[in-house]
Amino acid sequence: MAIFRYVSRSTFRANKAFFTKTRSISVLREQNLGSNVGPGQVKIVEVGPRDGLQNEKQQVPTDIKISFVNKLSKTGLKVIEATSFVSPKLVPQMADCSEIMTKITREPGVNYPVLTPNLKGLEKAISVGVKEVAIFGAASEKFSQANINCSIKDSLSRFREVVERANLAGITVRGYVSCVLGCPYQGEVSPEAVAEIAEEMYKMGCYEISLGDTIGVGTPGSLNKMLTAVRKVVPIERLALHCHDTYGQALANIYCALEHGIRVFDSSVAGLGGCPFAKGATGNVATEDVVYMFQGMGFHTGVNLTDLVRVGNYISQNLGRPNRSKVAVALNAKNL
Ligand SMILES: CC(C)(COP(=O)([O-])OP(=O)([O-])OC[C@H]1O[C@@H](n2cnc3c(N)ncnc32)[C@H](O)[C@@H]1OP(=O)([O-])[O-])[C@@H](O)C(=O)NCCC(=O)NCCSC(=O)C[C@@](C)(O)CC(=O)[O-]
Repeated sequence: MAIFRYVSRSTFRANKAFFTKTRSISVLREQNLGSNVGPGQVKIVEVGPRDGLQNEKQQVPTDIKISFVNKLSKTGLKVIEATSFVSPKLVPQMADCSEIMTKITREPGVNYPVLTPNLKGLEKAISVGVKEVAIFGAASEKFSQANINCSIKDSLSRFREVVERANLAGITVRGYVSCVLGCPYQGEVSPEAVAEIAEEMYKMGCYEISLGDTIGVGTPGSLNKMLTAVRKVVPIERLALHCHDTYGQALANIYCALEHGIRVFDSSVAGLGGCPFAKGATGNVATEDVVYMFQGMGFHTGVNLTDLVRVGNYISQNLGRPNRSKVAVALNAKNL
């Protein structure tokens, strides 16, 4: 009972209503959610080589990054966000983006998207044969300024140019919305603000909108409100969730999103990550933990968990730190 002292009555009521609505896991799993992902399946977008490494203070050698992507490619993951074509002055870790895209071994059936904030980034990405790019905006004005040096309105004009040019080149575009559950500069972000930019990005031609809890502050309570607003304007099968695990809420949030019908989730092997423009934000939810949960629920991920843990160990050793995935720690203790 002691725990209830720390939970406000309204939060408790919202959570109770939410969990009373919860369908059984088997019904959840068999839902057919349109063209993106088949029934019983989830799509994992591995963002370790990009989101995971972009905040590393020490420059990670390019050959280690290439080997990291190549090893991930052998685990069964079908989407690996490989790097970003952003300003090397602002994010020096991603300065080797062209070399990475030229030298990785692209496995058939694996997609290697990259971030491109503007036409300059897109043209560079096209020149090295990229097939999918992502534009990244924010639901918070202050974060937009800090991250991409322009207002939300101006970012949307830039993104439109990127989408049009990408379409001409036969390149698909994913859209990120950051700060969907809170902003490091302005605090609260309204669900309506998230819905507005998500709708704009969807309408301009992004095939999928990834909703980013950039600083990992969300809970199933706040996520539920935000998704209820966003799904009114973007079809649920076109939404993805991108969780950072700063407050340890990521798996609970992913479960909540599954309940809403989302089947695409971004994560980072070994829980790598953080954003250079979001102080205090820790890593993405660990891919190993996500895969373990999905497998336990009977979802098909296509990923070999043992191989994945080995890749997480590989990159963690190269970064000189322990693997941050709880599942990896548990499996490593059994001498995997
Ligand atoms: C967006 C810009 C480029 C605007 O930057 P800007 O300063 O407004 O751009 P500019 O057009 O005025 O150009 C200034 C200089 O940057 C160069 N430049 C301009 N564009 C490029 C480019 N594409 N690639 C390489 N160089 C570029 C350009 O050539 C020029 O060089 P100079 O003449 O000074 O030598 C800049 O602010 C930037 O790169 N920001 C970095 C953003 C970033 O990487 N953030 C982290 C990723 S987002 C994230 O982590 C959140 C996410 C996606 O994971 C989801 C979540 O967790 O919520």
